[in-house]
Amino acid sequence: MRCPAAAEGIYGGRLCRVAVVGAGVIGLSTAVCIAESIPSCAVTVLAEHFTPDTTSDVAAGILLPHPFPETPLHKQRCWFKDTFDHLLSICNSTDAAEAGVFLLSGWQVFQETPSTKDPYWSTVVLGFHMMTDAELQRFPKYKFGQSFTTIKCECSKYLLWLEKRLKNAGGQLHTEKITGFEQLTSSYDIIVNCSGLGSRDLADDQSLYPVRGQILRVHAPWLKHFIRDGNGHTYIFPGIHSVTLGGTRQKHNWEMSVDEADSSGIFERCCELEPSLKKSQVCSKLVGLRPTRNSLRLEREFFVHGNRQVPIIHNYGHGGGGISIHWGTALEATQLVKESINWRNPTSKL
Ligand SMILES: Cc1cc2nc3c(=O)[nH]c(=O)nc-3n(C[C@H](O)[C@H](O)[C@H](O)COP(=O)(O)OP(=O)(O)OC[C@H]3O[C@@H](n4cnc5c(N)ncnc54)[C@H](O)[C@@H]3O)c2cc1C
Ligand SMILES: O=C(O)CCC(=O)C(=O)O
Repeated sequence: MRCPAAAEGIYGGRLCRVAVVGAGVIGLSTAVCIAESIPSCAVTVLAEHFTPDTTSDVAAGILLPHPFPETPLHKQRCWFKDTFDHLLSICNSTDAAEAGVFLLSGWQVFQETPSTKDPYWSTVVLGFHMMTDAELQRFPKYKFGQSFTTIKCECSKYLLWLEKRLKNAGGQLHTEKITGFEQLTSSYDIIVNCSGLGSRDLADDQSLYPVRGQILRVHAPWLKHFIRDGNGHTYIFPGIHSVTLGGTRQKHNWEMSVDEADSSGIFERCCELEPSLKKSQVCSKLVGLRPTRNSLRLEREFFVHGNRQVPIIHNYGHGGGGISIHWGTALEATQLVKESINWRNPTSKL
């Protein structure tokens, strides 16, 4: 419930109306972060699709950072650590099962020893160590490996849980396709754009492109450890109801239908890594388009419409690593919302 003091508002004597466009992991986490930390904001999420129909629902949901070549490593580490610590606190709470968040241990193996054996995220995950010869024995084609415990965040549950958390904080959800930001300027004071690949049209961002990913979900309840080839093309991630097998990374490919050649390739490569998978049953095959840029876009601009100047906070372009850094980027977007409120009303001191 919104606290009574919030009803007075700070935005010209009323609540600050915030529209969040997008209901994937980025939109919902950003909406929750704003609604919970700025009680004077009335937050509405507007999206064309909600769970289970977003890219986030297709994700394996493993916390493992993906590279953003144009973003300093200390920033990427900070987003990852904020997200890891946030989800770890959910893992340690009574909400873990409903939120679909749990610890998962396993191995990342490499056919050639990588130049960086000790990546920047090694001190964020738990129990990171180079694999011993005994651990590597079950992967005869691989020379080097890393063993660690990370977190799996299953979006089919997590997004529903975030929606519930948002409603508890007074937020609202609306199904609507936004065709231009001008649609929102008369009803909202601040816009937060978390529309993923939709920003190619909505924010006219031609530097954003799809990287097509296909996965299989199989029934193999005996598997309890993840295995990932360090080249990123083959992975096995056990989950609550199924094991996710991946994957493909096809740049600029917009095809949303399942490709059977991709399915066979994924299955064969995963069976090579984990032969027991030959006895598993495929439950589903899914495709998602990763919203990819050289660096994700997390910044404020002002949208001028008529005599109104409305701050837009962009938070999109998380590529193949959105689940891994979503809470870190939500915190940063929320800080930009606070700065926008202070800009409009310098006495608010948020
Ligand atoms: C196969 C695969 C596996 C993956 N595995 C992992 C993983 O293990 N770990 C990890 O960290 N990441 C993983 N990812 C990446 C992750 O899925 C993405 O980074 C993340 O889902 C991006 O979230 P998002 O909220 O930006 O986008 P989305 O989930 O696509 O959400 C975008 C939202 O915006 C809405 N929208 C778009 N345009 C408009 C519009 N004009 N009007 C209204 N609404 C609009 C959509 O309807 C949707 O609600 C994987 C991706 C794929 C494809
Ligand atoms: O790459 C991984 O290990 C997990 C899956 C993923 O993030 C992806 O396919 O984009």
